[in-house]
Amino acid sequence: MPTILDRILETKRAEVAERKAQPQPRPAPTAPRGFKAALDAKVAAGGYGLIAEIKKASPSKGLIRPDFDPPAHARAYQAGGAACLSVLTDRDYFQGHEDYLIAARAACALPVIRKDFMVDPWQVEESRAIGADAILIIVAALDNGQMAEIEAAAIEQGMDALVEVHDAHELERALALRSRLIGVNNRNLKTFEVDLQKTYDLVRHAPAGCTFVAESGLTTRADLDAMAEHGIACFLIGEALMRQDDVAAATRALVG
Ligand SMILES: O=P(O)(O)OC[C@@H](O)[C@@H](O)c1c[nH]c2ccccc12
Repeated sequence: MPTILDRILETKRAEVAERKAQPQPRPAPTAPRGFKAALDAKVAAGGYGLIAEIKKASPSKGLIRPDFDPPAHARAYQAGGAACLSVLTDRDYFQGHEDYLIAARAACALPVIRKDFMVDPWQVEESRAIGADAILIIVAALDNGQMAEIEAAAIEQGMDALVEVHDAHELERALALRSRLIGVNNRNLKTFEVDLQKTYDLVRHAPAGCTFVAESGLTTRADLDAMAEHGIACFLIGEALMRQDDVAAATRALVG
């Protein structure tokens, strides 16, 4: 049975082929903002490093935020103390768009990761062209050669790469790359179940010197404090914040 990731990747390859054939002229972006550096600075100052996600919808939940307003959410996240933004740009499964990233980044001073499915180094150039400061590398989606190629393109563009893993084998493959920014996705891509214990176990066996980001299914300050007891001080949170009327206050309640 094909997983949701298999289906997304198939759609993405077709989309990328189309976009490559019709490149969009764009104004030059401003210089990259240090993404990993912003997370590390928050943690060095004794706080939590939050990547706050601008997410309209997801394949498992459908529409999350009816009054979706990327620049307003970006300002609210910054005011609430987030270190970085994540903006979903995948159209078919997450109702995202590049224009959301462009608008969100212009509305604040935070570094922004383009949350999308990289299958081709060309997408990394496109990500920088729309202003992204970092890209996501999903280990489960790529072979080792593809990962290295996409990472090299990111380094070439002066961007950071967040390398996403789900298990010990993927972590081992991630550690063969140069990036020392590792996301542990608590959400099982096949079942959509969230298991925080798996993240604790994984990080316990990791070598020192990496910045770990716990991703998905985190909702309360208590969730973050529990993660911190296991040595994880950075978090990627979308839905729990996007469902709040007062996004800035909710962000402050998590990391303020
Ligand atoms: O909305 P949540 O449960 O806080 O999860 C955010 C983020 O982890 C999730 O959007 C995500 C993690 N990895 C991804 C890869 C692609 C798309 C989305 C994701």
